Amino acid sequence: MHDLNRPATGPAVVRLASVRKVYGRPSSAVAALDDVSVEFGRGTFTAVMGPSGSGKSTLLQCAAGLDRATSGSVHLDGQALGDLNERQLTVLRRERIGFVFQAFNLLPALTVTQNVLLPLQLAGRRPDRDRAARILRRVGLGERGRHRPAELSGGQQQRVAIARALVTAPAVVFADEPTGALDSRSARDVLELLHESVHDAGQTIVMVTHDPVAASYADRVVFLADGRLAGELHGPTPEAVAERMTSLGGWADDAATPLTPGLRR
Ligand SMILES: Nc1ncnc2c1ncn2[C@@H]1O[C@H](COP(=O)(O)OP(=O)(O)OP(=O)(O)O)[C@@H](O)[C@H]1O
Repeated sequence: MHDLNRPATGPAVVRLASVRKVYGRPSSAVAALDDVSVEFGRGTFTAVMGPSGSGKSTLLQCAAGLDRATSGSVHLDGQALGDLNERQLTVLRRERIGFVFQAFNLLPALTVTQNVLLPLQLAGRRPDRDRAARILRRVGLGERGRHRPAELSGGQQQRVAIARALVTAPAVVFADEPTGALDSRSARDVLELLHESVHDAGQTIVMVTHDPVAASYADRVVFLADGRLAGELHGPTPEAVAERMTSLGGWADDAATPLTPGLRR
């Protein structure tokens, strides 16, 4: 599955330098991220893993401009996020970032096509129905454009969410546990789709996951522990990822099963 001739890092699309994120008052401060420096290269697929509470979501939030780093810098597609006000950050998120969430977050009253077109409309761009149809074909849902999300399976809804994330041709897609709510078969379809969008279409993807099998679809896995970087793996196998997570104490207080039964590469 992995093309070993491909470099695992292209020029950086997202760059965090010495990022620290502290929550709470000084008396009860928690450093969710502590001096994290990491880059995500163009056209690469990176998984972010770590024990519960290690800072994965915080990393994603800071990288996507949903939250501000306490110190350090974040660059996305050449733009320093610290230089932007809230309105400018909103525009950057709409135009340069795609999001995929565990719970799909589709609008139930809209058709599949309308959901996919929504980011273009929010960005004030022409709702290009041909483009939506092309992307829906790419995710294997060319015949479902007129359906409502509730008429689709979970895996199909997540593929609509991926089509919606890709429609603006964003610089990067951030995916937070995109297979967390799916059965193993649907999870595999979604992971193959994410992998294809990187390796066939040059998309950049950063995905938080608890699942070593899901992480093994990425080119590279970045590990966090206690808000700090705790190493990385290139060309990861599920076994190597699971072993690294075990050494980080990753399963100690975690309800997630180390290897999703039935989800195999
Ligand atoms: N809004 C917040 N206010 C206070 N503390 C927070 C906030 N968000 C996160 N934290 C704390 O920061 C640390 C990192 O949290 P984060 O959600 O980033 O971890 P995570 O690795 O994504 O965890 P999980 O795998 O359980 O989702 C935790 O100690 C958490 O309690």
